[in-house]
Amino acid sequence: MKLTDISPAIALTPLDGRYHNATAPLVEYLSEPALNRERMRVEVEWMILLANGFDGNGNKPIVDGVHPFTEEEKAFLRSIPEDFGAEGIAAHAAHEAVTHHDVKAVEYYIDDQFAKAPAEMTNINDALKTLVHFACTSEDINNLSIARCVKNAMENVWTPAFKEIIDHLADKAEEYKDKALLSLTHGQPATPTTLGKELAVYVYRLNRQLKHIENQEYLGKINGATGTFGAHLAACPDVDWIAVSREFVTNRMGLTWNPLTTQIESHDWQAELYSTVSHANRIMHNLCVDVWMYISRGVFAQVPVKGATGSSTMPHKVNPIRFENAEANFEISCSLLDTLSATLVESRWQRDLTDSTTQRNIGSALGYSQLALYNLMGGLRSIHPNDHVISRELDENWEVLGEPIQTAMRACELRGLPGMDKPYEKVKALMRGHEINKEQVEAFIDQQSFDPETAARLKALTPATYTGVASKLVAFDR
Ligand SMILES: O=C(O)C[C@H](Nc1ncnc2c1ncn2[C@@H]1O[C@H](COP(=O)(O)O)[C@@H](O)[C@H]1O)C(=O)O
Repeated sequence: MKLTDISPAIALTPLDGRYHNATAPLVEYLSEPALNRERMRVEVEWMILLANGFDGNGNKPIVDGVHPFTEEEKAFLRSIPEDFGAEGIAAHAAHEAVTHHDVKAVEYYIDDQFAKAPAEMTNINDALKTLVHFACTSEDINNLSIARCVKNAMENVWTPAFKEIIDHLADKAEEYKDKALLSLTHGQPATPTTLGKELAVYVYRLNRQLKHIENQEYLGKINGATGTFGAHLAACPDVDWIAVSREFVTNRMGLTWNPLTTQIESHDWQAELYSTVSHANRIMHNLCVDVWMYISRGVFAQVPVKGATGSSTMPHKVNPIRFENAEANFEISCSLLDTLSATLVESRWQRDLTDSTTQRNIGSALGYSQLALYNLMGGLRSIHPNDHVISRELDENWEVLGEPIQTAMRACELRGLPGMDKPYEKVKALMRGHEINKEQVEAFIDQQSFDPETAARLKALTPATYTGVASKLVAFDR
């Protein structure tokens, strides 16, 4: 049997196949039918503005000869996109097969729907077809639709999943703020920290990106074939088209009005957004790798999933597969987002169509990130600190106290205490490259001429208590 004969169709890519459950919420906003539905919403709202006007023009028809729509007629027009389903997708595809132009096919699809209007809706008739797509170039419809689709996808799907990760990490940072942890710099034992503070570093970093994302502008334009309102003025010379355009983009579409464009909206907002998401992806990629290594070290233990298999041959194993999956999908997402950011900001003269083709992949770019967020969240929920390993690591590395001892010696020397010269060198001679225990550290302190208070303070230190103000710093993560 040929796989292509199977119905429903077999997906080529994992986003719509194997991983569909995790990415499905984005289908509502970033799939091709979602884009076509949004195009219909934009076309319909444009017609309503042209027929009914707005406060700025006294709510009169903007285009002469068009009658204002009644509330029922507006509702009928607005139902066209809302009723766009499997049948509609096929009908649109049939038009596109003839036109080879996806936006023109949307226009014809809307035209078709007028035949379904009840007889009393006298404004909705064959003559009204002239108002569909009036004075628009396809990009007027496309840029507004894409901006709204991406904005909705970000606000309703991606950002909530991102926030869930941040909130979870913030909760854990608070919970583990006092849990001392051996640091490793260059992979070597170093000044201890706390597990909570290390998670809080990620919370802080991710919150900064969240702020950028929440303040992101989504720009839109509706100004004709080369951004001059040429056709608009030729048809309706007395209309203040700049005001109409601003009203439509700002108040009807909920976007930031871009007054100055070629045929295309310049896509700079998209470059900014995708760069930020890519940056956030990379921070979370770093988190995945760190947590993976903590698991490998035993600092985090994984909760075995009932019925699951770690390795097909080594029965004892629980593998950190969700972090590995997230790591890989963040990488793919970054590569697509980076390509979008880099290429969308260029277009030949007043337009070329490369952006159209490239923007077909926004769903994939955010989809891989969404999938990574899903697996990262699942992975984070399945781990907990392993206190036994954490304590053992600290106990086995008393040499990390070399730093506070030599620094306290410097302070004593500065205060004029005798015998405190060459503190770094003295501590180094005892500790560098050697395994040191508690007794040796105490003996070293006793051999120095510390004042009693300093000696007592240093002797009270252990690797587990030498964490500075790490736990207090967690409060700064928001
Ligand atoms: O309003 C216009 O159409 C003006 C026209 N520019 C165009 N603007 C927007 N879309 C256009 C344009 N040209 C083609 N198409 C249609 O875009 C679709 C591109 O297909 P794909 O590469 O799959 O993204 C595919 O459906 C194309 O037919 C111009 O001549 O300046």
